[in-house]
Amino acid sequence: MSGQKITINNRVLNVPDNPVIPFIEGDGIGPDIWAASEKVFDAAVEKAYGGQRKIEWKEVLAGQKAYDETGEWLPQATLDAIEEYLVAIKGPLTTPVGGGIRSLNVALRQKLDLYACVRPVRWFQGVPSPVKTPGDVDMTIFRENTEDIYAGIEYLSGTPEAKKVIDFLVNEMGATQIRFPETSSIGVKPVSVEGTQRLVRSAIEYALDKGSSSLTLVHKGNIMKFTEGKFKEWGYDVAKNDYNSEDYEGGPWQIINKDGQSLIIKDAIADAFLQQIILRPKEYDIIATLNLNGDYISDALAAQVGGIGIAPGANINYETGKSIFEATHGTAPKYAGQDKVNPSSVILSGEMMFRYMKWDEAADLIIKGIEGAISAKRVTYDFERQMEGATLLKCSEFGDEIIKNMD
Ligand SMILES: NC(=O)C1=CN([C@@H]2O[C@H](COP(=O)(O)OP(=O)(O)OC[C@H]3O[C@@H](n4cnc5c(N)ncnc54)[C@H](OP(=O)(O)O)[C@@H]3O)[C@@H](O)[C@H]2O)C=CC1
Ligand SMILES: O=C(O)CCC(=O)C(=O)O
Ligand SMILES: [Mg+2]
Repeated sequence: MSGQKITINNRVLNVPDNPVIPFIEGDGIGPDIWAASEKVFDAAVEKAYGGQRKIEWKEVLAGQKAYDETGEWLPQATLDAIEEYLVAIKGPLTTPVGGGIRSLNVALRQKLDLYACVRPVRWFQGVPSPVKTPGDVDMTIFRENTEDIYAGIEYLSGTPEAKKVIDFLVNEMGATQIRFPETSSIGVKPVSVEGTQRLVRSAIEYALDKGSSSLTLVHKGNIMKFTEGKFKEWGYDVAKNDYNSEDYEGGPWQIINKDGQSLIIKDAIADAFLQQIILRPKEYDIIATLNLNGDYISDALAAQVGGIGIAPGANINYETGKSIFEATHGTAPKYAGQDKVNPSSVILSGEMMFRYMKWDEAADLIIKGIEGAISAKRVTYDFERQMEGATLLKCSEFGDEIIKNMD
């Protein structure tokens, strides 16, 4: 392989002109989307740098394809490759519900300690939306990616493990609130100071870099006081201790003043927040939240700007540089192999990847291509079914349309 490794020094990536980038094709709609996306990425790099730069794609396995070829769902070689090459991109991976293997997507984030799930949500002119002013939605979600109920510490009802945990809670901790102790399954929700603060710090850095006006800590701290409630408190502590913030409007809201810029740090309770983002989206900019809230908020916000067919994301550890870029959506199994779905989420995840690599010229071409394809109303089924006078394109054709519109 002729490509070179991306490295990191003091939080700054060092990107060669021919970086090796591992990719996971994904399950379900993954192969269709990946084929379209890879073509778009290569075209954007070629157009932007005229052959001076080129990505050396390296396939790594996870999910069904890995299991079929190696007998393992998440081979160690895949984790090793991402450790080695730092920046990777993936399609979605299937997780069975109620039993079977635990999420490989979550496992990748936890094993590589990719603590920030960064999901920008913006509207592209012309994309059909169920709300009146989708252009008012311009937010970036920072979802904590390694803790919370997603840590996967769960014990199944009726097992000796569940009984042991319940006995401990009842007999040693004096818990009286387990309504049906004989038949309860039990889940554990770890939320730490370190986990919260590194996530909130990365969200503040991003907000300051982008010139954002506010960062909202979203939590359900009125009910889960020591997990969600502390997330809010520890989040405010980052603003106070690391950025010398001051009380805003009497507190607890804070204001960070840095280099002539002001960033308000506020908070919202999750249920009310979910209505506010529909009623008054202009009031929200950067969102920092725990894992489960972030999962729900991601898809809900995406719906306002056209759905999860156009919802990109990244899983990042800003200290080690390790990162996996991936769509917000899943494997949509009913569409697998039909060359039908919208590849924009993975394509825009690649756009985020290029910005992370400081290949902004290639990223800009992707945006130009997507804007052109949408304004020509030549789109995949998800947009076409809601757009008057649109031409229905396949997944692969939409990718080609994006490339055409880069010129
Ligand atoms: N990071 C990951 O890898 C993720 C994996 N998953 C996994 O994916 C599997 C399926 O999950 P499910 O709940 O069905 O959610 P999905 O996100 O896979 O699909 C739900 C619906 O969203 C729409 N959709 C999804 N992707 C696209 C796309 N590219 N273009 C257009 N529309 C799209 C479709 O809507 P419509 O029916 O209206 O056309 C689809 O039926 C599960 O095993 C889940 O665990 C889920 C989320 C993330
Ligand atoms: O891992 C999964 O299967 C689902 C994860 C998910 O929904 C997400 O990360 O948004
Ligand atoms: Mg999700």
